[in-house]
Amino acid sequence: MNVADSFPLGAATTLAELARDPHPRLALLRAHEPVSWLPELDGWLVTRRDLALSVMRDAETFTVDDPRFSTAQVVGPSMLSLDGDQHTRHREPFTSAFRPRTVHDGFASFIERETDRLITTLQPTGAVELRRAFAGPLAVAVVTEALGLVGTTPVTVLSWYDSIVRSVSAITAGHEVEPAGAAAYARLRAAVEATVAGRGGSSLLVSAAGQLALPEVASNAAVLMFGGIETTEAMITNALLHLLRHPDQLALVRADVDLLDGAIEESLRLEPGAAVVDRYATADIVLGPAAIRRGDLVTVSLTGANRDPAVFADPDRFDVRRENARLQLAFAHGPHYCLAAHLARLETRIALQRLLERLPALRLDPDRPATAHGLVFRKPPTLHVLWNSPA
Ligand code: HEM
Repeated sequence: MNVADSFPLGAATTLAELARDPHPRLALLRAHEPVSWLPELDGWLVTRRDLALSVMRDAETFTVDDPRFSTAQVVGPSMLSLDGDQHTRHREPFTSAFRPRTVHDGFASFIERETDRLITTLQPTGAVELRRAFAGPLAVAVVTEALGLVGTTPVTVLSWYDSIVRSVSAITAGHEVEPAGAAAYARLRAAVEATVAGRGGSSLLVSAAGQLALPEVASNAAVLMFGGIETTEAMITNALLHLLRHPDQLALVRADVDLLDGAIEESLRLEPGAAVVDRYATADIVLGPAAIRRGDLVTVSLTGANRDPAVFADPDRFDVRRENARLQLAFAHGPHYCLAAHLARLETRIALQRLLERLPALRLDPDRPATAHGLVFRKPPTLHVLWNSPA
């Protein structure tokens, strides 16, 4: 019997459907085929939270270290594409900079300043598309600050990022590395080398260079850039969309700003900015209903796991007071748990708090509705909002 015959729901699942509105399909899969073979994915999809945890915890059996991994084809091996001792060696030089206290002391005032600067520019207009005018620029500015590359600006970093992303996407679609992607990565590498040679600017990259070879510092710098732009833009945009769509929940947050943290966790739970993580099986193994073969792609649906009713009661509800919302898996789990989760949370918290404080009666533009979209990175393509401007 063909593997697809054993997983009829998986066989009927399309990637277009998962990009558009994945939740009903993921609920079906989780209930009946919690590890399912998706012919369109050419891999397994894991949707139950306990099974998702088993995969992400066991890096020996489910590794990221595989030649098919597209990011590594463009930027070389990094913490994101290695496992075991090599992963530890690449990640360790960066961990202390992203601890909660260090992040708070090092970034809070920068994020506040940058957020205020962006809002001050927007404020008089009374209407804006917030993803491109606010969330994106803030995410780029914070990553640029975190990398501390000498002689670069957020605009330069964004142009490198765009070229590298296009190249990674081309590889995912089966094409070669694009020359523009390779050139952008070469410029990033040169900036890393100049920063390290000058021993100025970034203590992060300079201290990493004490433990890693220069090309390795550059690969990890690229991964920090990758990790920090698209996902954070999604995190801020999705959280705002959730709050503005639920006026009752927004009123709770306005009455008690401490509930903002709950709102952010709930938004991460319902619509994680990175919807899936990929692993490759290193051995034949049985996982739930699936007989996985060595070499198979195993995709963990963080979105599916995050609405598992076994853990989250009434899982589709946005509830800023949900007590266990922090059990969400938007930042993954295990050895590849997001290095900068504290920074992303701090950034989103400051961004939302300031927007709510400074833009009176902030609301969605009823004529331009926003809906999250995307297979891997999920967010609304645009988030048009209105507020009462002073004039
Ligand atoms: C300042 C912002 C951010 C930076 C600099 C950053 C950086 C990173 C880095 C370097 C890794 C690789 C860790 C490793 O492999 O050991 C990582 C992993 C990850 N990050 Fe982040 N990240 C940021 C924000 C976010 C946000 C907002 C999300 C989702 C909402 C996110 C989701 C993830 C996930 C799911 C992984 C795990 C990937 C995997 O297991 O394959 N990150 N991040």
